[in-house]
Order: sequence, then structure tokens, then C-alpha cells
Amino acid sequence: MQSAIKLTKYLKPYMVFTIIAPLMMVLEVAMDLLQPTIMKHIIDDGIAKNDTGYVVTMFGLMILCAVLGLIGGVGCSIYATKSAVNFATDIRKDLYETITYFSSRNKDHFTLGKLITNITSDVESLQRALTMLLKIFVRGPLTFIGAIIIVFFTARELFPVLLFVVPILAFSIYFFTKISGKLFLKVQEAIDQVNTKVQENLAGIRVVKAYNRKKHQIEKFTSVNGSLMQRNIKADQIIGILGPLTMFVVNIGIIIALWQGAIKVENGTIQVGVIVAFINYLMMIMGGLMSSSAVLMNIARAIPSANRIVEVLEETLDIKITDNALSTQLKGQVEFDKVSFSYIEENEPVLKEVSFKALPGETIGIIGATGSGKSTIVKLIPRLFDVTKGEIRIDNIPIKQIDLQTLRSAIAFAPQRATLFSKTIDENIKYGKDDASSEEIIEALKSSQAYEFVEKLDAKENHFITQGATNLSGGQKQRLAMARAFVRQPAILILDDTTSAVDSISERKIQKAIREQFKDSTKFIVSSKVSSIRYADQILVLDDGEIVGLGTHDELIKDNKVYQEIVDTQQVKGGMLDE
Ligand SMILES: Nc1ncnc2c1ncn2[C@@H]1O[C@H](COP(=O)(O)OP(=O)(O)OP(=O)(O)O)[C@@H](O)[C@H]1O
Repeated sequence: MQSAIKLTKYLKPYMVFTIIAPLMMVLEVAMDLLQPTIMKHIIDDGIAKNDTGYVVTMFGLMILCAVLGLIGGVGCSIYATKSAVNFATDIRKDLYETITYFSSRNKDHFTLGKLITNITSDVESLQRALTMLLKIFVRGPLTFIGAIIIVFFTARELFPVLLFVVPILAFSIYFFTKISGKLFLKVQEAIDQVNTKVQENLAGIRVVKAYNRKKHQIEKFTSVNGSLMQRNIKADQIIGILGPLTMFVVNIGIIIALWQGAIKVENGTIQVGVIVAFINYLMMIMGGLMSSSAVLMNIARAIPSANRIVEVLEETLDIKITDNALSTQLKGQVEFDKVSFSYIEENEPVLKEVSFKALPGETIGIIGATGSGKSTIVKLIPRLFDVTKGEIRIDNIPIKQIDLQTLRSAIAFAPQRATLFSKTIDENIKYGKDDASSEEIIEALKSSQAYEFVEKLDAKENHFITQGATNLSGGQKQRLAMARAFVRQPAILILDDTTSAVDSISERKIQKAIREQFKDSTKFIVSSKVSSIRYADQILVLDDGEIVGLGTHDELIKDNKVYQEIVDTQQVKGGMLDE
């Protein structure tokens, strides 16, 4: 419930709608409550006394009430929807923004399936609960209480029937709502599981096919889907009993009212109109109780959603934003000062006391065995993670004091896994620079050796990349990801193993382009291939998170054992593999 209260801040901008909606509903309920009483007067004072004028006047009053009720109902719907939809849209937007600030460590706290459920069905469930709350929460109790009061004053002779019917109705509704609330919670958990399975299976569809695991995956999906079905059936069956049961109780109430009413009419204690009005009010009481329980049920279902939403919104971001951070033009001198880093605090550091200095314009090659920490070093520069110990400085300023936007704008980062978006090639490249001209895009494509294949495509730069870039080869994806980095003309260029799927001739052309076009940028090239970093100004040799060698290729080959070993394993007669 606390989470739901926290989310009420999203209602503030729509307070006017949120207040008007229930007020309009009060108007509708008041008009509805008047109808049976008017009906009673038509029967007892109009029809029974043959007073046509009175009947016509009362019909007019009924129509007026109906119109006012209609205005109230429609108005309530409009304002309730405005409030709930805007409320949900703002929460969805904030959730999305928060998730975009998540570091990998933050993302690990939630599965992708959960985050998608969070941003879609959890928000939807809150929106539904709020709409119902604004529309029906006023209507339910008001109709219920209003009808009881009117019966007490206008049909007191039949009031004892209510004393019998209402407690049974209230207890049945409370009982079934409580049970079904718990069951619907389980349904929501099953929906989460189905979402996670679908997301996992679709993302890994090729692996599933390649390893012939289709049957296995279908079986797993069938199992979670079956569990969702069972839970849905159980919840729906329980809630399905409620409708007929309450109707049965009300019907018994009507029979008793007619029986008692008939005796009293015979005795002359009440008139027929009172019985008609009573039956109407009895139906209203049932409707009021049922709709109140539906709202309560929706609120009960929305509370776990609210908890999950708040959990994401309040996730402590790894990357802390400093107040008064510096926004300055960066030249690109990068210095690591005894930097240690652990992805998981209690685990052994992945980087241990790493120190080096890269001057603007220099090329730094980073080489080492798989898992030695190469990618981790470069991920610390744009603050995808923050160091655990030590300090990174750019242009002698600690990076935590540099405005994050300024820092990241000065860096072009092509990650190890080329990620492209389902947009055209042109739009994907513009991710690197919003206002890149066609000439700049072509230049970047040429530098990354992508131009040749792009030119052969029917739509050229407007070729649409499918989701997951399934319509491109691994090498093509890497070239486009590099073009996106190149178009930026950054102070710091980071290429994290971006040529693993690129042939050696193209790679040499890319290296040449980088040397010529990024003379002033500090360039970090991560690779497990000596041929990719051989001409770097400084090569960092990493072994198990430690720098075990720092120098040029010629220096390291003379006296660094680890580097020599790497070179030896990649050497073929007369030169380097891939050379
Ligand atoms: N997000 C993460 N969470 C936890 N551990 C991680 C994460 N990313 C990497 N690691 C671990 O950190 C260590 C260094 O990983 P890193 O990716 O920096 O190595 P690498 O030298 O770039 O390897 P490769 O050549 O295979 O790309 C590895 O042991 C890896 O398992």
C-alpha cells in the first residue's frame, strides 16, 4: 500500500480531473437513487388516483433525472480516463527513463521479462484500478448507503428484508473477493513467467534451432503456459460463482419482499409502489456492493504492480550523478590511477591496481587472455560502471566530477557486441551524431569498410535493419557499429574487439583510416589479436586483471613473457596470423 501512496505524486498534475470525476459520479448516483422514489409516486399517487397530470409531471422529472445522470456519468468517464491515462503515461515514461540509466549491475536485479511486464501490464493494472476507483468507488458505496437510507425512510415496512439480505450479500462478496484476490496474484506471477520464457526463447531462437532444442523449449513453455491456464481457470471459477450467488440471494429477498408486501398491501399498511421501489433499491444495493468489491479487487491486484513499479523506480543507480559537475571541452588525456574494480562487491576484483596514462592522439592497444579484464577497462571510461578503488582522470579532472553528458559526448564507444536498432542504416549511424550530414555518414561508412556492402543494398543507406539485425552478417554489423562511432569525431574513441568478424585486409584499411582521421583522438583498441594492436603507441598487456606489460610492440616482444606467448600462439611462418 505504501508503494501505491508513493505513486500518488504522479496524480498531482491531474488533480483537477481526479476531483471532478468522482463529483460527476455523485451527480449520476443521486439521479439514479431518485428514480425508484419517483416511480413509487407515479404508481401510488398518480396511477392509483387516476391523476394523469401528476403522472406526466413525474415522467418529466424522471427524464430530467435521467439526462442529469447521463451528464454525470459521461463527465465522470471523461475525467476519470484523462486522469488515469495521464497518470499511467507519466509512470511509464519515468520507468523507461530510469531503466535507461540502469547499469548492467542494476539490470541484473530484474529479468528482462519482469521489466517488460513492469512497463506494460503493471502500469496497465494501475491505470485500470485508478479508472475504476474514480468511476465506481464513489458509485458503489454511495449507491449502497443511499439506497439503504431511502428504504429506511420510504419503505420502512420492508426494511427487515434488508437486514436479512444485506449481511449475506456483504459476507459472500467479501469472502469471494478475498479468495480471488489471492488467486489473481498467482495469475500475475504466472504471466511474469510466461513473459520471461517468451522473451528468452525469441531472443535465442537461433540457438534453439541450431541445437535442435525446439521440442524442449516448447515443453518448457507449455508447462508455464499450462500453469497460467490452471491459475486463470481457478481464479475465474471462484469469481464466477459470486454473480449467480448474489443474484440468488437478491431473488430470495425479492420473493420475501413480495410475500410480505402482498400481506401488507392486503392489510392496507403499504401501497404497491412501495414494493416496486423496494425491489429497485434492493437491486441497487446489490449493484453497489458488487461494484465496490470489483474496485477493491482491482486495487488488490494493482498493489503488487505498484510495489514492483516502485522497486524499479527506487533502484539505487550505480552511477551517481554529482551536483555541479564540470561541463568542459575534453581533449582526451586519460589516466588510470591504481584502479581496482569488482562487478560484485564481495567478489575478487576483476581489475587490480591498474595504472597508465594515455595522451591525446595516442593509440592504446589492450590485449590479454579471455576474461583478463580488457573490456572492463574501457567500460570504466564512459562510466558504464564506477571504479571500486582508485581514480580515473580525464584531462586531469576526476571523471566523477565531469558532467556525465559531457563525458559521454566526448567518447565514441563501439562495444564488443555490435548492437544495432530496428531502423535504417542511416538512422543507426546518426545515433553517433544526430545532425550528421550524408557526406559525414558516407565518410564514416567508408572508414569502417561498410560502404562497399551498403552501396550494393537496394535501399543503400535507407536499408532497414530488422530487430536484432538478423538481416546482416556478423562482420557487417561490426562495420556499421564502427561507422556509428567514427561519425562522432570524438576526443576518445573506444573500439572493443570490433574487428573479430572482419577480414584482415579490411581490418588493415580500417586501421589506416583510424590513424589518418582520428589523429587528435585518444584511441583505445581492445583485441585478442596482436595484428589489431601492433602499431599502438602503448600496449597494455593484461593478465587476470593486472597490467603485466606496458610498452610498444617492439619493446614488449623483447622482454615481456606474456606478450611473447600471445605473439607466439598467433605467429605463422613469416608473420602474424591475420596479417
Ligand atoms: N556484467 C558482469 N557482471 C559480472 N562479472 C562480469 C561482468 N562482465 C564481465 N565480468 C567478469 O569480469 C571478468 C573480466 O571480463 P572482461 O569482459 O573485462 O574480460 P575480457 O578480457 O574483455 O574478455 P574477452 O576477451 O572474452 O572479451 C571476467 O571474469 C568476467 O566473467
